[in-house]
Amino acid sequence: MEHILKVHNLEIFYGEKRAVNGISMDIEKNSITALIGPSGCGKSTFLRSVNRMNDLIPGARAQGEIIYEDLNILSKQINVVALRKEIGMVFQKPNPFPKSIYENITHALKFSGLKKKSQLDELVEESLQKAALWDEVKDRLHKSALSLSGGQQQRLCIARTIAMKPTVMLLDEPSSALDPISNAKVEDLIVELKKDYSIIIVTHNMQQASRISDKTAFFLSGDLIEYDATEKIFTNPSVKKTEEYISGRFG
Ligand SMILES: Nc1ncnc2c1ncn2[C@@H]1O[C@H](COP(=O)(O)OP(=O)(O)OP(=O)(O)O)[C@@H](O)[C@H]1O
Repeated sequence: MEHILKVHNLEIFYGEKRAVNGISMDIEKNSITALIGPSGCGKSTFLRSVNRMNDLIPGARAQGEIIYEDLNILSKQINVVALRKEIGMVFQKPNPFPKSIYENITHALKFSGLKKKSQLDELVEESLQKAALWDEVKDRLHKSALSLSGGQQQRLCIARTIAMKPTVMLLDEPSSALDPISNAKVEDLIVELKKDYSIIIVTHNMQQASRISDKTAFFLSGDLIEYDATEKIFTNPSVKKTEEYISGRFG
């Protein structure tokens, strides 16, 4: 199995407080890795470090290594704008721009220099197809994205990330704000997307982690307690704390 990211001794601090305590894990290519654990255990902090979103938080700093294509993502030499194109992120709450569906997808493409209408049209269709949204919106591309349902908005945000042609997609509880039908659609979509992308997903929903992920990492108080095949974590974990957590005894 090929690894897309290699995390080695990653520590993340907010000021003096250490939120991630020297974790190491390799992330497999074209697979879905779920991060689970109780609130405040460091899942989102870790996820945000992978595309340097923590840089935006005053006082946040990380040390250790996240190796991607032979470079340490945490190094000062990394071009963060280019990195975020390759390692895209989708947040818990759908956050489309207050613009048309079409412009939501073309905005960043235009910013990165793509101007030709035919190319933009093609990329809009391709990314909406991949996000399983095309059929629902193809007749109203120039209507406001805010007129879409929550579930459609989230698939639009996924389409917007896909349009940048990333290699890794970071999903921070992408379906927790959605109704069950939209949740199921987003889950199906994520499974479909792993053919083309490597996906890391933070989820509080353990059924979701067990349904869609290949590997699961269990975090507790900033430590990586156990990381293994999802089936193993949910049926026969090696660490007692993991078993207590997945059986609902705390968290
Ligand atoms: N911007 C911030 N400034 C200071 N401390 C923070 C910040 N964000 C998170 N923390 C702290 O870092 C720790 C880890 O938080 P994090 O949000 O990564 O946990 P989480 O596992 O993703 O939680 P949840 O499941 O509730 O989203 C917590 O103690 C939290 O209070």
